Amino acid sequence: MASVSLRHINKVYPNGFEAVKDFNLEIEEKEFIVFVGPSGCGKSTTLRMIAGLEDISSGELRIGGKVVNDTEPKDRDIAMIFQNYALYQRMTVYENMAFGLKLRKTPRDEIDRMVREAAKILELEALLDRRPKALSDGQKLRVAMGRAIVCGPKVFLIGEPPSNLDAKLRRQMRFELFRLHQRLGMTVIYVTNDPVEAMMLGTRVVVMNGGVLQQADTPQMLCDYPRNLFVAGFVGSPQMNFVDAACKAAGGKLYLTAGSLELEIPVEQVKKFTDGGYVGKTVVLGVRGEDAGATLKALTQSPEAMKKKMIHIFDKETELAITSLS
Ligand SMILES: Nc1ncnc2c1ncn2[C@@H]1O[C@H](COP(=O)(O)OP(=O)(O)OP(=O)(O)O)[C@@H](O)[C@H]1O
Repeated sequence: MASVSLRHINKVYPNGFEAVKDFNLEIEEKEFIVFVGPSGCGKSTTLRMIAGLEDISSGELRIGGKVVNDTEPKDRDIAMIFQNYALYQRMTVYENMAFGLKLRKTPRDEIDRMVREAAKILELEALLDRRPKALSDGQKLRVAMGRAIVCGPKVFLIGEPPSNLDAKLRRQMRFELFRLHQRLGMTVIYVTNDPVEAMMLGTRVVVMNGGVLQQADTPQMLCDYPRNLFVAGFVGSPQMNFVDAACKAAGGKLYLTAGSLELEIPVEQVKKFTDGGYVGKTVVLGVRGEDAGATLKALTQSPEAMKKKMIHIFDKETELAITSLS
């Protein structure tokens, strides 16, 4: 397995549309990376550039330390598992798994050994004679993984599961992927527009919006220290709600006021606000909860709340977090 490095990657489509802008990310071996963001944010374009299905306009892509910008997809040592898993319907599970090895002219007994070994790992031994239409979606995913594993890829690129999957099947697939990653420890890059799925699966989650990487962090860090308003509003449960607040100084202390609410800024946080020039200005408060007003009221009665990152404060103009550690 291998690391993947994306440095200053840009994608401009022939019509001039900038789909990915100055994307920088270092992916370590064995990470489960999830690209997440709303439709059109550029996550599939990024995945397709890593796969070699889309040209990179500028920047440098490395897989396992080697620059692969101009390397053919088949020579990148990646496995692509996209939407419908592209299993050959007329072939059995065994034949599907053996296909890539046959193309490589691997000796027959070697193929047999490798397919059976992968089938054992993936618990597909009892299904080797079946055809894809007689498999559940979770089993199809495992066959697609098996077909990839036997070819020894460095990185797995996984597109979203078919959107027609019902919620229960989606949960099953998620579990299947999670389990496979736990057992096999491969490097995975997975794409979804579902933030809940992203937070459940990713060892690190890469939040994108408008072609720009907003934040790449562990799910915990994304919740505790969202870098900006977009990330704060996009990930985490319950959802974050926002209210404007005025930052005022009185009696040597700093306060944030929103309507009838008044929140004293803890002493150790004051410098961030004075140095940042926020005194006398409006900032944005973010709290997780159904009703921002009610949640804030409850939290302001506990001065420890801000220290526990339960209230997030953002610059209204730049939308960047003021209380974030980064
Ligand atoms: N061939 C193309 N030419 C021009 N623009 C394109 C092309 N392919 C994609 N785009 C645009 O680039 C942007 C990013 O597309 P991309 O498919 O990467 O988004 P996405 O985040 O994966 O969205 P979704 O979740 O809907 O698949 C979109 O605005 C899309 O319309």
